[in-house]
Amino acid sequence: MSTIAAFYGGKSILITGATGFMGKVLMEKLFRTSPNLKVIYILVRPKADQTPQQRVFQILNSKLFEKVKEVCPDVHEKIRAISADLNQSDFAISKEDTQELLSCTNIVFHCAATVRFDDHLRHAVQLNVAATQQLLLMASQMPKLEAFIHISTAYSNCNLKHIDEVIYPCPVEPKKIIDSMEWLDDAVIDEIAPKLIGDWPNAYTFTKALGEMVVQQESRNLNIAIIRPSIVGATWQEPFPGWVDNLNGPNGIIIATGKGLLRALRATPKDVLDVVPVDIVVNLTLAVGWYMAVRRPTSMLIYHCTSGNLNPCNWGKMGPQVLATVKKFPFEKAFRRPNADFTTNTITTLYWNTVSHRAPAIIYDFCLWLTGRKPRMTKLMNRLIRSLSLVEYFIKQTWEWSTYNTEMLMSELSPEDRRVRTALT
Ligand SMILES: CCCCCCCCCCCCCCCCCCCCCCCCCCCC(=O)SCCNC(=O)CCNC(=O)[C@H](O)C(C)(C)COP(=O)(O)OP(=O)(O)OC[C@H]1O[C@@H](n2cnc3c(N)ncnc32)[C@H](O)[C@@H]1OP(=O)(O)O
Ligand SMILES: NC(=O)C1=CN([C@@H]2O[C@H](COP(=O)(O)OP(=O)(O)OC[C@H]3O[C@@H](n4cnc5c(N)ncnc54)[C@H](OP(=O)(O)O)[C@@H]3O)[C@@H](O)[C@H]2O)C=CC1
Repeated sequence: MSTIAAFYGGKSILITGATGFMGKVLMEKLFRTSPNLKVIYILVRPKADQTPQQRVFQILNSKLFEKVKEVCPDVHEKIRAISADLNQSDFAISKEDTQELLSCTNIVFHCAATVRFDDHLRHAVQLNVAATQQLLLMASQMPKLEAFIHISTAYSNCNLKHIDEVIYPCPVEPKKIIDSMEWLDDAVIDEIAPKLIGDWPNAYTFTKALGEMVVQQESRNLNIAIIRPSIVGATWQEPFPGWVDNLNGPNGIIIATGKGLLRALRATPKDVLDVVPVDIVVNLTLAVGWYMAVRRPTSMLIYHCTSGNLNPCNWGKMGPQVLATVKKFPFEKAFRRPNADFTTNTITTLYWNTVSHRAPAIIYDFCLWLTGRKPRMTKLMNRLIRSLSLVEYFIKQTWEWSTYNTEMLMSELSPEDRRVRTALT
């Protein structure tokens, strides 16, 4: 058995963001490989008229958890959905649940965040900074806590070209930002946000950087590690290839290509695109939790989960591969047959956006209208073009991330664990 999997046996684990893309894969891996774990606490908010319990039931009965039901038949008894809202200062957790979390938790995985690039700064600060601060305060009151693992992003310092596995100071003190968000109204925040965000591209990356500073400032005597994944894509191997449940990151672009919506993408074929499969990120996350709890490093460690310097893939390789795949395995109800190419400057991008994206959508909607059906393609195409404009910053440039700590950790693993967890090399 894997040393890492054995470590999580008997453990009480708290996961925030467990209903999200990464959180679900983390939870699935834990139940499938460490079925003798004691309990996984997950902080879940009510959503879309579903109670937390109903949401958990839906997740456990999804395809992602099919293998878990075979190896951990009592999974329903081992998962504790705690009603919580990280937008509230006390997370809106009951006193009883808080007491149980504080007295029982051995490992914390903090995945919850708002990952929208166009989120209001107030909301992004509340979730990505203040909630992290609140969770660290809770963790400092957990007598059995062995490790606290914070999930950040490799793009928290995307205003730099070369990024090491260290915390970089932000130009703004996180506590001052948190305090000011509590009394400034939205109009004033909108006015000052560009100045506060500075040379970060959006509120998401800026508040993830602030969140890392909060982790450093509020670490107290906690045993903490930060993991910085780059662009996280669908599963590579576990529990099965190709699982994804959202349109974020690469997923929306690949699906839009397959549906024949996307015909032109501004990218330079020789540029490296740093994408990592979500199961690789989760494997590293579990390895870090084990390492921090067992080896107890003397200081907080940062781990880059990036592929660019270990197993680089550029657009010139990724693009044709994606295109060939969506042609070989066509999507249902596609708008057009998949076909796409790169554009390399603003003029050709504008041209192809007009000729290959906007115009066909308008014509299609006109036909829908003529036949008495509701036009919808123009709205969808505008959403896609807006999504592309928001991710353009991350596509049109490249970064270098050092991976010394990650490679050092891999060298500490048993042969069995290394086989599973080092697909990046
Ligand atoms: C021989 C030559 C061959 C050449 C071949 C060339 C081929 C080129 C094409 C091939 C493509 C290859 C692709 C390979 C991989 C691509 C990689 C792309 C990289 C992307 C960069 C991401 C950078 C991420 C860096 C940071 C990483 C992180 O740390 S967090 C990452 C996660 N965060 C995000 O990704 C956030 C981005 N998303 C958002 O911020 C929001 O979603 C949005 C603001 C972009 C959109 O918000 P909006 O309110 O409009 O939409 P939303 O609320 O999300 O959804 C509402 C409805 O809209 C639909 N929707 C959303 N997105 C899309 C979309 N992209 N396409 C279509 N439809 C979309 C969504 O389904 C909702 O619909 P309804 O529910 O029905 O309303
Ligand atoms: N996806 C990616 O490409 C990358 C992601 N990351 C990081 O990984 C982590 C997970 O990202 P990902 O899984 O993609 O994000 P998702 O958006 O899929 O999941 C976010 C999670 O946070 C929860 N959450 C959001 N707001 C609240 C709230 N107010 N109260 C309680 N829970 C809340 C969501 O719950 P709910 O289901 O109720 O909305 C969800 O479980 C984030 O920290 C992100 O920064 C880092 C690099 C790349």
